[in-house]
Amino acid sequence: MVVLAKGELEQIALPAVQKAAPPLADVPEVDLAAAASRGAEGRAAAARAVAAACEEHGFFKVTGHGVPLDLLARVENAAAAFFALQQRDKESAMSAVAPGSPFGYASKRIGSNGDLGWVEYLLLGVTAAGASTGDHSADEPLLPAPADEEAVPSAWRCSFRDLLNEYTVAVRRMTCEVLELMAEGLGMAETDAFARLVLEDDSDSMLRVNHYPPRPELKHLQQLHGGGGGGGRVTGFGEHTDPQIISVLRSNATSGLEIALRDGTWVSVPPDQGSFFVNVGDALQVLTNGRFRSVRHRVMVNSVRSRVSVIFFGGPPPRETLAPLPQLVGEGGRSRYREFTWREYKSSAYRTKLADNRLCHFETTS
Ligand SMILES: O=C(O)CCC(=O)C(=O)O
Ligand SMILES: [Fe+2]
Repeated sequence: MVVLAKGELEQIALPAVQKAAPPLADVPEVDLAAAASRGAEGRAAAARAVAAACEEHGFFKVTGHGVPLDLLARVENAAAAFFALQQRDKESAMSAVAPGSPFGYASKRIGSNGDLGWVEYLLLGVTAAGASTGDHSADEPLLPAPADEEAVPSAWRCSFRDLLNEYTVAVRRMTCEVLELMAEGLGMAETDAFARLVLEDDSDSMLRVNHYPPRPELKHLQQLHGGGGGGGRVTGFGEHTDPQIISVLRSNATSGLEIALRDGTWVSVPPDQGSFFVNVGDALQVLTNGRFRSVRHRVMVNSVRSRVSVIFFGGPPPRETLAPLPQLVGEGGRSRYREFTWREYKSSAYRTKLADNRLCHFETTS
């Protein structure tokens, strides 16, 4: 992990007045296995619960998801092994992708507009076949040859790719089940209205593997700021909403994820390594005419334990036109967003900072 340069810590430290966020007491939860086993009534109840959580928080937990726990553990271990590599070997994962591509390895810098966080990550595009950096054929290792080939044999790099592919395929399948429940919960006849966008061959989906190394000196910083749990809070990933339709997150047992409630209060989400957390993204807020809200969230760094998280972002194809679905606007209702393509949204978002509200450019005024 690269060390922070002078001045960078100040940029990612929260103001000393910010107290630690209290835990969210009742994380809304849906058990997919139970929903499937309880017939039409059970499914309808789960769909209503999902829709209610998306309206209230834009956030909920999924249990009974069917993704094997040993696959989750293998991905977590492989990710930890990747981030434990020499810095130059991790950086060489970046050098194989096209210049200007967001894919590959990066540390501290989030996006292209100066946002910093105490995080390093691997960002991968997702194709119909699984995860890739966009430049690799199915037979090549996902990660390119490191400076020291001996240290990271190509067989290891190949198996990391296979693992992330297997994970992506399983998580995308479960994501689509969740998207169908959302559509059912909204009372839509076309229950694949959201899932079909994520299943298109050219859907703009991604996989991000994040690593937040611990910062033991945080305790010391807190004392410097006079204690009280405020000073010395360092941002791993600054506050933002996710742009896509849906994000499905799984982390190790380390806390750090926080979400903003409707009134703007920040609460922390107790980690649960056997479950997934779902975020409503900006695109789904648009499709539902604002009925579902894209949740503002951030990650704070832990002083003692490293956090590893893997997030699948399900997005629509670049050519897809997004607008509130007519059945959700209702006859005579007002469409809160104008029509735009996903490509248009992305190029507008490209010019923004992480914390910006990217949807305001697409809101209708009357
Ligand atoms: O790493 C996490 O737990 C969440 C990070 C996040 O919000 C993101 O990558 O969009
Ligand atoms: Fe996010």
